[in-house]
Amino acid sequence: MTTDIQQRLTALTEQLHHLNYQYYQRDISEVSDQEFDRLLAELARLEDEYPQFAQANSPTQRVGGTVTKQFPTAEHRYPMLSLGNTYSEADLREFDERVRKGLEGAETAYVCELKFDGAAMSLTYEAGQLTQAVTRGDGARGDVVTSNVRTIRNVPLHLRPAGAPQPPEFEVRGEIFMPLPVFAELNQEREANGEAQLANPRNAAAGALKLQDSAQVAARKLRFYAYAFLMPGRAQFATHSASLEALSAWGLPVADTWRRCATLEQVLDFVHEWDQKRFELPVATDGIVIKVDDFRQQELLGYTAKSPRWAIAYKYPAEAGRTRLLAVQYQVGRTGAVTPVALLEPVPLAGTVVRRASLHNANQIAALDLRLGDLVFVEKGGEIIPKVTGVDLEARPEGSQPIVYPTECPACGTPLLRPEGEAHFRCPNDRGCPPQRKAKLEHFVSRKALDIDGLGAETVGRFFDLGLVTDAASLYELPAKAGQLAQLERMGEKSVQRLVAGLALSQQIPFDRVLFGLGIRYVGETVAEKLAAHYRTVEALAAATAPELAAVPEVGGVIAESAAAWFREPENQALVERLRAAGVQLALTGEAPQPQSDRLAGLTFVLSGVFEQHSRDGLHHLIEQHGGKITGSISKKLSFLVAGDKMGPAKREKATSLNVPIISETDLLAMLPAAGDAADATAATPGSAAAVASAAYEQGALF
Ligand SMILES: NC(=O)c1ccc[n+]([C@@H]2O[C@H](COP(=O)([O-])OP(=O)(O)OC[C@H]3O[C@@H](n4cnc5c(N)ncnc54)[C@H](O)[C@@H]3O)[C@@H](O)[C@H]2O)c1
Ligand SMILES: [Zn+2]
Repeated sequence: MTTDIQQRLTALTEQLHHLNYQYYQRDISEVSDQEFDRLLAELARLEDEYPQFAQANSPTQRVGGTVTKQFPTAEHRYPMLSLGNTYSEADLREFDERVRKGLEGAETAYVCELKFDGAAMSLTYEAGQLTQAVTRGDGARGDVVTSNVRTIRNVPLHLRPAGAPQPPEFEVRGEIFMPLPVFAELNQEREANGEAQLANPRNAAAGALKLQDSAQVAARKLRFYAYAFLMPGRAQFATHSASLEALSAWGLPVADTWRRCATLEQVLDFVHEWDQKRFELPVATDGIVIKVDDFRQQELLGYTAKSPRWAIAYKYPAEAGRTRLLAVQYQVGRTGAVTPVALLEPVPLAGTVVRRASLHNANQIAALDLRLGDLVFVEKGGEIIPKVTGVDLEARPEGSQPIVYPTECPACGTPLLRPEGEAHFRCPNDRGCPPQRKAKLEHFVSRKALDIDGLGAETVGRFFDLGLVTDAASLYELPAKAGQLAQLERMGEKSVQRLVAGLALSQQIPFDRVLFGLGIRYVGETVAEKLAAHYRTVEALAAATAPELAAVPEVGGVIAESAAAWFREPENQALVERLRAAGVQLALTGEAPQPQSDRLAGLTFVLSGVFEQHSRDGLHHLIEQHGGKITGSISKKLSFLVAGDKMGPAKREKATSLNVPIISETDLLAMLPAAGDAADATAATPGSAAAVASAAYEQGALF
């Protein structure tokens, strides 16, 4: 008996630790939030009943997140906790009773706020200026992500001196989130690039905050809503609601959906009111947060190890429905990934009629033991794409057969491959498989690539089906077929003229967008920009080896391998030549950016670890701007290893054993001409900078 319980406790603890790791570290939800909360509640109940088995660092006692290794960390002045949560109104009534009891019957009021689903953020303002942004982390320490947060457009960098007086230093807490339309667009882009889809906007926001390059964070278009004010000592406001009003007046974005409720009945009204209305907002929400309004009462009620006793989150259960699985469709994407999609008998769910649902991949189908004709459960939670979560086994038709995942491409018959570590099967016939060819063409003409006026995805798809075009270069043969095109239904003379003009205009589209348009796996918009800027011509790019490509900022090993392999294929080389003949831009025009100085000429650098004053890419750029070179590996010939925070010990050892000087970011910056004295910069000899640094190194001043 006891061992059974002990085993269950251990199993639950392990499972929850694992789910927390996936969720906070890797931004993956393996189970629904509701399922997670059910498991956590079960563990709490067992620990309550058998306190002798409870562990000090049980998931019930700790905030789920941790700090990451990519950023410096900072301690929270006031711990950043989680919220108790519930899915039932009965629990809300209990919460209200506990509060009243705790306050010995004193009058109390609540503030109800929508629970935006993103990542919690703590902002510090000093003398009206944003000075620090820290993630929740493990509740006690978080990651310092100030430069990333500065890119969020509605986070004020300076406050307005309006409304209540501003304390010299205070903290604002709120949620960073990705607006739904931005999320949808990002996923479309990822699909086009052959990258895995992000499950929901929460994952997307949390993932974006962990990026090292702030410019990339800015491109994710995150937003912020403030929901709490904290200051040292006693707050200058008597109530939470008064502080929210002050935050608004100072220019901080407070969602205007909050409401003060004098009674629990009013709280429940608010909960009901937003049950459906929340789907009209351009932000993912997963519930309502209910807080005691009076700050002094909050203080009296206090905290548990994990959450305040004066607040609770009511979470809306994910909307689920039951419907019949009619068929499974296998879609082949641009990069050959095969995705199964469930075709369903239409069912209304969370404000829309659902006809299709994601089945993710073959594992999922097997795990669910899905069969055609099954009644299946479909859920639509924070995610936009509904998903099949289970099968109603009792209602299973007799004699049903399991779904057999195809072993051959449904479009071209090529045996499917499943690269190790990947969830998706893939059709390797990338040049012959019709849906892949067609999707590549659609990608080439798309808005962010060649943006060919008069040639949308649908038209180009139709041309492909009719055999009028076969690949990107063949598009430029269309003008010669103008007569034939004009005969097509819904085309006509005018549309053909527009198309011909559109093709001519596309010859002006810069090289980076052409490169993106080629649809090389993993070469998205940003990577294409970086590669084009670095190599300037397609010849130089095609001649680069994978390790060389990998040394370009933001181009990792996987991307580099993929790009190098692409340019090695004779067919792709031929395509490039045909595009050149068609007059498409295969080199950047205009002057290459001039180096700012040659201070670092002749010197080579390896950058390692996390840096404080610049991002790694920023430093890379700076070094090149001053004539230095970046390499990937430490060798005897290397001039300097620039060590940031958290550099691995192996690198340090290797550099030391090869007598390569190790310098810090500050030392590196000291080697550069100070801003403004560019004139004298070119006069300085590169040797002098090196001498300064190595002298410092010898004095032991650097490490
Ligand atoms: N599916 C999984 O595998 C998995 C794993 C771990 C956690 N989870 C989910 O995450 C939850 C735990 O996460 P959590 O600790 O971040 O708690 P939480 O998300 O339930 O609540 C706390 C958070 O709510 C946010 N919030 C939004 N609006 C707010 C407002 N107006 N006022 C205050 N806070 C507001 C803040 O970011 C705060 O940190 C679990 O209950 C579970 O649902 C799921
Ligand atoms: Zn195929």
